[in-house]
Amino acid sequence: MKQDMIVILDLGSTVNTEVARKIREMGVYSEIHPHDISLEELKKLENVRGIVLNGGENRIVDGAAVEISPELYDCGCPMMAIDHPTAKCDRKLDALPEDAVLREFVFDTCQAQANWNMKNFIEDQVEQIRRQVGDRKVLLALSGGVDSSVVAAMLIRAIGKQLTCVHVNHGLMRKNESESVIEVFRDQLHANLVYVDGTERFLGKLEGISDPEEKRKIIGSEFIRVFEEEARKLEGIDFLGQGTIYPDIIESGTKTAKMVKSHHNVGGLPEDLQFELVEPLKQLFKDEVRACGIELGLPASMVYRQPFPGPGLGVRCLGAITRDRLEAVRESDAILREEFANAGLDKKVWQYFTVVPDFKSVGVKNNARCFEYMVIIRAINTIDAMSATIERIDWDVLQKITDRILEEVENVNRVCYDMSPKPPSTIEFE
Ligand SMILES: Nc1ncnc2c1ncn2[C@@H]1O[C@H](COP(=O)(O)OP(=O)(O)OP(=O)(O)O)[C@@H](O)[C@H]1O
Repeated sequence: MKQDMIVILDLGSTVNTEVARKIREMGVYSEIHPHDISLEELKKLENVRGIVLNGGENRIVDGAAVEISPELYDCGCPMMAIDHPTAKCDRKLDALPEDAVLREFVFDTCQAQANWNMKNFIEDQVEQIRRQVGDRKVLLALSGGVDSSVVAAMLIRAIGKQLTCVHVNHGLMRKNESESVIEVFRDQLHANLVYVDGTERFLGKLEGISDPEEKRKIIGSEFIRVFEEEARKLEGIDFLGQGTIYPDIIESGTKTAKMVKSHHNVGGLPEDLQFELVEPLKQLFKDEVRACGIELGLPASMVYRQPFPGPGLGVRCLGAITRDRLEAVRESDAILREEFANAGLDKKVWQYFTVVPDFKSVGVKNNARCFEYMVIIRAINTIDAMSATIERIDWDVLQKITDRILEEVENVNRVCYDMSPKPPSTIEFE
């Protein structure tokens, strides 16, 4: 292990991640652990230079105030308590301190080195992955999204051909998305990549299904089925790589905070396909995952891509999916992304996409009546996806996108801009 570490023990604080981030921003690695960690477990963590006892409003659990195991006070590391009145250490603060105070604790009291950087992190992870996996094999579901792509790049660096990636094209990918997964991972990084074109299979199952929940369920369960079939074809796989990141773990609930959402992954695989997990990003925040991807040599377009729903374009082709409308969603989305990049909006707007509803309207093309679909453009900004505001797009940019969609996308005679914030609307339509 190359990095010094400050351990944050969660004694009911609501700002554990904030403290962890502040310390990491000083160049020192930090991890949040539960308050009831034992001395033995603490000793297993490498290079611990200091401990922050982080108390706060969630300090009462099941009627009792949480406390660390008393033997931890004698572990030999400097300690600082924040908003934890019953702490038995010298350094006790009422609230989250100024950066200067935290800095003094980290560097002067704990004598930690500012040696947390992506290069060292990757070297540490590579070493740990090699130790965990040995000469055995790992399977990874590679969506082309940020998390699974960075895991893939990390595993390729650590174990090369002992990794097999499976990419499933469910027919609902954006334009050129599966192609770029193949190009980056098979052609540039020389990964073992199994590419499954499941377009017919997925679209067949989805035929005539208009209920959004049912569509999502079909796509999710069909994905597990395809992945399972591929896993069974491969021999001697012991591990499953997974793009779990730090917020997934924190959001799944610490011992003092309530669960925000269940930690999502390639769950749902049958019992007999029990793999051990390899999760090399589970200590990283999203922006750190991106930095890690860049350091591993992934293209910026992959690492900085905007969020994309698991069921893909399927939830943007509203109602029962038809191939002509799916094509209209895909082509209009590609035009929107291209023009947003040309206007520099790709770096400014959080999420932008097009939607095609399942009804037609009357129009005129080539001096004749036409009856065709409409494209709705949506562009929103948000911090936490809980609420969102719409982007006020420059009129000329909007005009150019509209002209191109009407000119280039088949079966479309109308373009609208969605003005609705969240709430009352959601970000996606389905
Ligand atoms: N089309 C696909 N092919 C292969 N694996 C997939 C595919 N879609 C999803 N997965 C797997 O399921 C995981 C969870 O998918 P989800 O859509 O929730 O994305 P995510 O958590 O944002 O991760 P990512 O950024 O890797 O897409 C992915 O990390 C990936 O391992």
